[in-house]
Amino acid sequence: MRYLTAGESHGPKLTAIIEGLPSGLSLTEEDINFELSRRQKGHGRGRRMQIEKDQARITGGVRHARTLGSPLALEVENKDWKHWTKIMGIEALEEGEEEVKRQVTRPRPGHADLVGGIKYGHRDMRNVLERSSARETTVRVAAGAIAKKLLSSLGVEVASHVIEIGGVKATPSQWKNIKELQEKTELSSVRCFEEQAEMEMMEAIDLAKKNGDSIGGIVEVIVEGMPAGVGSYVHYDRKLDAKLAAAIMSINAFKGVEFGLGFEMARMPGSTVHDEILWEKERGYYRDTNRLGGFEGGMTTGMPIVVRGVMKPIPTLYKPLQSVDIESKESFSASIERSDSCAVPAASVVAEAVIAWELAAVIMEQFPSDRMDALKQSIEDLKEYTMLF
Ligand SMILES: Cc1cc2nc3c(=O)[nH]c(=O)nc-3n(C[C@H](O)[C@H](O)[C@H](O)COP(=O)(O)O)c2cc1C
Ligand SMILES: C=C(O[C@@H]1CC(C(=O)O)=C[C@@H](OP(=O)(O)O)[C@H]1O)C(=O)O
Repeated sequence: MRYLTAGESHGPKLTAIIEGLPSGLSLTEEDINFELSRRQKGHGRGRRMQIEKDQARITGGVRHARTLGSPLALEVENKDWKHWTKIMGIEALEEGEEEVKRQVTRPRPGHADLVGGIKYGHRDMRNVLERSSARETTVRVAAGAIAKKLLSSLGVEVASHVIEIGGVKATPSQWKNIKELQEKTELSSVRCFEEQAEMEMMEAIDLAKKNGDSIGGIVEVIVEGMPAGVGSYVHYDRKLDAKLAAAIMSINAFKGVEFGLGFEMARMPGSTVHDEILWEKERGYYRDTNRLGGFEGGMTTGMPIVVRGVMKPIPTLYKPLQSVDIESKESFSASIERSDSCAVPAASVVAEAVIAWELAAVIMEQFPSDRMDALKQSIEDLKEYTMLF
């Protein structure tokens, strides 16, 4: 499976084309819209999220709420487009209309502006920021919603929560099961499981905003129900943990990834890191611990996948850092675009989506199936084989 996306942040719409889905997967626009609305929530977002009401329109690949096996096309409108029609239009400007472009010539440190401008020769760095903007994560979440639907029909569930914002940490592993985690985080303004930490995180966001600053944090994605043996140890580019790490790193502003105990492992002896192997007739192989976060040798172990990603603070600052105007080469404060002060809660929904996509894609690669019923059978067979091994 693969997908491509197109569209600028303030252009008319975002588009995704998804290829390689099996036929017979039950899917509606509501399934996608549910995930899109989750991505829009979260304390710390800027005014843009009050303008947008992200809704997917499926324009190919689905009939009567079932996938056809043909490419799936979908679009999400930018409601903000109506304020940007002239600035972002594709038609040539008439003479003397240059100022309409809202040119960006003072690149923001930490954003793609300067390097993107150099790379594509854009002296108006609006041409860069329009596409480097995390607005694009809308359609990545739409693709992820479809992947989640596929996984769910195979008994695989994906959830996420925010475990740190601006130095405020939540207590790890408070939740008992993935359903409880899903339900409680949906009610939280920062997608955090713990109420005390949630309040402190909101205060930290408000303070950063008041100071014209921004803050980042850590999100954790949990996946339950993946059968053992998905991925491979035989070649570097088939290691599934590596693919998941790349997926997390592909989210705007993400700077690091860890699995299970993660970086903490550097400080621990092997005897307290590896997960002992146990066996019971009714359960097959299992572990009492999951310190490695569900992976051995680039393959799923059958234990929950636990992956975390760190998001840096948002680069646009209302109290901007020093930059250079690329026309005059004089020192100036960086441009200020309307901005979020913290988008970690939204990013945790994006993290779920990109992880779901990679898992669905590797399942389709390892168990090629044109039909959903055949795919379900392959996964059942794998589970049965693993029990008997
Ligand atoms: C959900 C989400 C919302 C974001 N909102 C903003 C924003 O409002 N302002 C901003 O400057 N950066 C925002 N970012 C981060 C930038 O998109 C990102 O820093 C930029 O594309 C440069 O990429 P890099 O940080 O990965 O190097 C957001 C990121 C995510 C995931
Ligand atoms: C539009 C979204 O996020 C945007 C991501 C973003 C950036 O630079 O990444 C900058 C802001 O754009 P704007 O200036 O239009 O408000 C965010 O609002 C979204 O998440 O849907």
